[in-house]
Amino acid sequence: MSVVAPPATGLFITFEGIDGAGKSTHITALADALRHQGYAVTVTREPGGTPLAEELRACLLHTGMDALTEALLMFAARRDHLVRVIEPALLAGGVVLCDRFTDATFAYQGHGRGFDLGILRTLEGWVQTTPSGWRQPDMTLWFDVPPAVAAARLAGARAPDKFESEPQAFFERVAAGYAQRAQEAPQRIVRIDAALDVPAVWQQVQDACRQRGWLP
Ligand SMILES: Nc1ncnc2c1ncn2[C@@H]1O[C@H](COP(=O)(O)OP(=O)(O)OP(=O)(O)O)[C@@H](O)[C@H]1O
Ligand SMILES: Cc1cn([C@H]2C[C@H](O)[C@@H](COP(=O)(O)O)O2)c(=O)[nH]c1=O
Repeated sequence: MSVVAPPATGLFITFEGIDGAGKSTHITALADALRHQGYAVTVTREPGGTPLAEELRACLLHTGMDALTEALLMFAARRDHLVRVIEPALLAGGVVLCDRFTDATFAYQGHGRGFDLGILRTLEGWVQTTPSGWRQPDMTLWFDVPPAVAAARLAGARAPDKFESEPQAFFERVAAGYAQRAQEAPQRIVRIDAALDVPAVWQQVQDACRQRGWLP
């Protein structure tokens, strides 16, 4: 299949899944493959991606706080990231690969913490409205993996942060939250069977891009 140029408004691809699902591994691989095709690729992450959002990330990952505070800080970091990094890159016609976005807030704060989904929807509407309109990812790759498998991958790899220290039941709820988001947006969210080995997962990532004409 021939490769189509990204739309003039760029291409926004997000990576989602519980901690240890394999997102970072495949963002790097996809960035390399897309650059090889001549795309201008920005790789970024949430929470984070700007100096302010990285400061908020440090608080979010290491300081205890109530669920509303956590949700507001996630969206504050996202707004700064969206207007300073994501929108400019997309408006310049580039590809943005982002490790997590708003689906993570629904999964972690909404389903993991049990925070009000209606309030999250309101915040999503505010934060993702920019001068050029409503911004949503063009495609979201959801790395679906059983929490026990993800935990085994992360075991001993690094000191766990606040979220990674949560019990398996928390990640079961987060995983169910991702499944619900995928059901609500089947055109946008592509399920990747992330329990398979790295080559098999990479194959699924490439297939999703090929089906959209973004990779040959
Ligand atoms: N399909 C896979 N099979 C086995 N191990 C994997 C697979 N994908 C990634 N890993 C390994 O699992 C660990 C976690 O992977 P990675 O950092 O890509 O996950 P992540 O989803 O980005 O995690 P986090 O959200 O916690 O940053 C790494 O050691 C990585 O090498
Ligand atoms: C965007 C976002 C993230 N989180 C959580 C999920 C992860 O545990 C950490 C980020 O760490 P990573 O190693 O970069 O994956 O933050 C969240 O709870 N809500 C969010 O919106």
